[in-house]
Amino acid sequence: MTLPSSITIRRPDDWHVHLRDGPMLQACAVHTARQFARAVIMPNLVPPVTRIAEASAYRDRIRRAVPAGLTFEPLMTCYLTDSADPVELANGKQQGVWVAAKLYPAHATTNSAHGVTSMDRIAKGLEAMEKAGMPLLVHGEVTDADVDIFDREAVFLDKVLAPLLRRHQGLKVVLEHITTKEGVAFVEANGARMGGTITPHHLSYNRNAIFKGGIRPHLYCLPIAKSEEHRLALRRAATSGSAQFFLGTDTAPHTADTKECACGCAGIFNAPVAMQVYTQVFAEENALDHLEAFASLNGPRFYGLLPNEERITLSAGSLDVPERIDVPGSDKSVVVFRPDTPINWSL
Ligand SMILES: NC(=O)N[C@@H](CC(=O)O)C(=O)O
Ligand SMILES: [Zn+2]
Ligand SMILES: [Zn+2]
Repeated sequence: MTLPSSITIRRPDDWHVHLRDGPMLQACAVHTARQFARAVIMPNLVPPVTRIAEASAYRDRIRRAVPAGLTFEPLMTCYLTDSADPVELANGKQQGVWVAAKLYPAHATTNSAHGVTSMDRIAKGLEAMEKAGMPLLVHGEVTDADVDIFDREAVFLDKVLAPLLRRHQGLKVVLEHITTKEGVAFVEANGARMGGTITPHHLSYNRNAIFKGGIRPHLYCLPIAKSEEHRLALRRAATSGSAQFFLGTDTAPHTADTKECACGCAGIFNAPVAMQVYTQVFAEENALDHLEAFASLNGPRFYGLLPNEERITLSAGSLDVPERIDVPGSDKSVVVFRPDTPINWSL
């Protein structure tokens, strides 16, 4: 099949983004806003975003960090803790502040120390969300040190998520940043009440790349990349056209010094290259006709929003993105994700 030299789709949205705060927010917001019309903003700040007032103040800071001339709408999420307040959840949804709430199992990932220690503790909150039609977004890994790091997603589905879905039959759930064939199958088996987001990096490389020629901290994120059969399952799911899978970059900036060290942070900054990498994957899979569904239609449908009216065009051509971006007011920078295989698209 010959590839087109350009593709035009409705402007996409990113359903899983870490924009951070302060100087890092100033450095990063523009990169997401250039690519996406809306983004679901993760609440794992320090301290986490748990109150309506905090989320609406954070939303203002995000809006101010986006340069004039770019239209961008931050969609806010509530960080669930053991003391999650059902009234705060329902009110924030009703006031148009929260679009969803985020479940981090305690200590599963970056800034999850205040996360949930047992699903029983958030049952009342989940009931309120179910009533309000507010989706639950899940970092799907068990934290049990006895479970192998490569099995933590699959074990979470069996031990935690399946019982949670049985208990809250009307709750909509997104399994975020899926990394396994089990994750794909789980989303599919649960039908329209469930969605799954897939990142550009998990589509681009498998776990071997993390160790190719030496340990490569800029390919380290959680959930960690799995073996090739899992990557191929993710590529099939993303490009299938199924309405249950949609775009979520999990762009997660950390300064280079905090990744290139003895105990490096988990998280990959991919915002500047996101649509270029996704388009490359869809082109390689001969599925460019499904790119718009994945990037611009399935997400809004799941969240009950209209798709964007504007269009963007991706053109065949070499990737033109800096290798790193600077954090203002410091000598620090963030390394931009770049797959080992060529990206032949520009935005
Ligand atoms: N993905 C990551 O490796 N890190 C994210 C947290 C997360 O999404 O789990 C971060 O906030 O840095
Ligand atoms: Zn996560
Ligand atoms: Zn994330």
